[in-house]
Amino acid sequence: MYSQEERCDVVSTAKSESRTPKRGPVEVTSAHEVARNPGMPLDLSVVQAVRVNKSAAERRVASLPGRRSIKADAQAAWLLNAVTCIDLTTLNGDDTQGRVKRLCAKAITPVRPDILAALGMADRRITTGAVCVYHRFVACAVEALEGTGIPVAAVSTGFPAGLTPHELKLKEIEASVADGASEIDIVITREHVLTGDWQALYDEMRDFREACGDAHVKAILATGDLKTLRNVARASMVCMMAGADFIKTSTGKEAQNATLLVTLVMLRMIRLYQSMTGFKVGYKPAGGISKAKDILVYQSLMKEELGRDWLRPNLFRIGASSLLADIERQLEHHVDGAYSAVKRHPIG
Ligand SMILES: O=C[C@H](O)COP(=O)(O)O
Repeated sequence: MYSQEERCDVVSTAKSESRTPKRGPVEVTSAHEVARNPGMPLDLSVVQAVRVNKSAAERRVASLPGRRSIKADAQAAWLLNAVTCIDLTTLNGDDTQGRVKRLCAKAITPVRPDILAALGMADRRITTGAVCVYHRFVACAVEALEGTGIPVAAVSTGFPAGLTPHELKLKEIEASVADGASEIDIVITREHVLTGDWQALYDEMRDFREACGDAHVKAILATGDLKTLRNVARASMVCMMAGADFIKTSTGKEAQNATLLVTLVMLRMIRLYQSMTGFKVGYKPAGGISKAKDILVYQSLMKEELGRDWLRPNLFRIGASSLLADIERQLEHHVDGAYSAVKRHPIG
């Protein structure tokens, strides 16, 4: 177990614990089964009071892979759970409708039926959490997934750099919603964070949330661009105050994408925000997560930091293009005791 010092000192704020809870009206959407975070007024005193104890965070994270191992018997269940939380993603310049349709077919049947049967899960409907594409392919994905209940997520607001004009960003969101996207993954303007302009970050996030309407909004922080863990923590808090349904690490295009260190910091901010407002905000690590063993560690961390509620797709998503292939391979190994070639588990 981690020490009390590690538990308390990773993220601190002078004011947060004593704040009166602020609750807004509760919105419940049947598709996502979670009370939406309505946001709250920007409170700069909270944002500026946030500190990150980097060495405590590093110590906590360094000890994770070794001691958080999940027993072999339970691993298959944890891996299947991870499958249900994957935003199965293709975000490439050479994407085509054909690739998106194949990705959607994989999202509907992410694990081979014979493997599921051998795991005693033949009667369970296992799908990925969502399919995530550029706006151009939203309509195609919506059609391919019709009747399955699998949501389509669109990356938006000038993804990945987020430097298109603000009005165009809002129109892009509206166009994706009109095409049927029920989740919008927006990118923030990193400059607002790097210059400490929290009001500007709050305002743009508020506008994005409003443009999304009933579609859930995931705020991509592009943590690899934010320079410090303190910036990651503060940007997380501002985006949640502005009404983000999820906070997400990365576009997958930064030099550094999802890590356990930024995950720990962002999870602590989600916990803090819940203690302030009562609202649960989801978390999405994205980019560079391709190994089944790594996602076991992420899930352990989610459970320890936030509890079991955050292991379900309404509060946990994994942005990944190739993770599913490795998970399916590991599940096959669990069943057969042998590894098959990666090419036997094609994605998209
Ligand atoms: O949001 C999802 C990421 O762009 C996927 O990144 P990845 O290709 O490294 O798995």
